[in-house]
Amino acid sequence: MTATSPHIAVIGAGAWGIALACASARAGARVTLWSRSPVTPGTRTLPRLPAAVLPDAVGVTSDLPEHADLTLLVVPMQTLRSIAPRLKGTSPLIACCKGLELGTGDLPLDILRETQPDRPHAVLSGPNFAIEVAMGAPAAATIAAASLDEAHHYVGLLSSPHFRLYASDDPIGVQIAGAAKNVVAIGAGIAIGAGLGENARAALITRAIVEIGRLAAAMGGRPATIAGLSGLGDLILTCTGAGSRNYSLGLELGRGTSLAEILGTRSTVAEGVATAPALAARAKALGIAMPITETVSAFLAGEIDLAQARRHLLERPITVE
Ligand SMILES: NC(=O)C1=CN([C@@H]2O[C@H](COP(=O)(O)OP(=O)(O)OC[C@H]3O[C@@H](n4cnc5c(N)ncnc54)[C@H](O)[C@@H]3O)[C@@H](O)[C@H]2O)C=CC1
Ligand SMILES: O=C(CO)COP(=O)(O)O
Repeated sequence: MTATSPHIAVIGAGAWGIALACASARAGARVTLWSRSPVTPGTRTLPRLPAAVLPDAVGVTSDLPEHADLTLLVVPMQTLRSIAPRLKGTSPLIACCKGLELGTGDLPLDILRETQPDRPHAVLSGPNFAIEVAMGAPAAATIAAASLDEAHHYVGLLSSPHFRLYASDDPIGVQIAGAAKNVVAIGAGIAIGAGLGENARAALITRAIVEIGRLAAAMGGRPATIAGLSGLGDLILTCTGAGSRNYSLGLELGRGTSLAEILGTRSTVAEGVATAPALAARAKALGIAMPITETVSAFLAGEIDLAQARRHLLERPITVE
């Protein structure tokens, strides 16, 4: 880091915000991390990811930073609309949350276009458990913007030998992929928790790619994006990785614990819970069949039990692949 290093603001000090602050510092940036909790006394750590020691280039503040070359928005999806309008300054905004807003069905960039219409917007998404990125373990993700030139510019600011970023000009596909994979991860967890077997999980992941691609296309994105890091990559990670909050929530549901009980014991966000009904509603409004999403959404709402969920998916009319 030097006086001319780019300045990156990270808004939100949950696990992912902390990890992205560490990754940005490793990429050579000066970082200002906006946190509601102070640094733990006597350490350079924050409560949400206590194993991650913040590099010297990361400053923590409780005031929303105004001046930066790039701002990463890393708050939970359902709080994005309350935070985004409070941001001052003109820097490009990169949405790093995954999900759809409950009630509106909006994607992160829909909200940024509404609340910050004069600033450039992009999205960062991929198969990234926060703790691994924070520790500098190898990882890759996609940054999608309106043009490849713009995406390449952000990729250049955030890439390092630890965190490899790819540019995309399909922000809709990347956002849909990142949102939908959390819903599928809950379904995969339910399948494994209920003892339905590994075959069931593999089938869910594969057929999810098809239904997410259908929705992406209907919304103006590209189905091919769903085969990339933000789609297949994140489905593999989140539907199989024990570290996933969405998958582990599904596991507990599949073993018979109620959703209320599970949520009552957690302080971290499992985005798929709110995104499932929002995604199912958006697909329905567009006339797109998303059987896995619809089934997970109905199961979470208590409208169907496991036996009915299984029938929904297995007794649908036979079709071609
Ligand atoms: N944890 C991970 O491995 C990854 C998370 N993400 C995404 O990043 C987003 C944030 O997730 P995490 O950092 O893991 O969350 P987290 O569960 O670790 O923490 C959420 C953070 O948001 C803050 N917060 C909650 N309500 C707020 C509000 N109204 N205003 C401001 N801040 C508020 C909390 O204080 C907390 O710091 C989610 O959309 C998630 O899907 C993406 C990739 C990896
Ligand atoms: O988005 C993630 C990995 O890419 C984190 O997944 P969980 O939110 O399910 O932990």
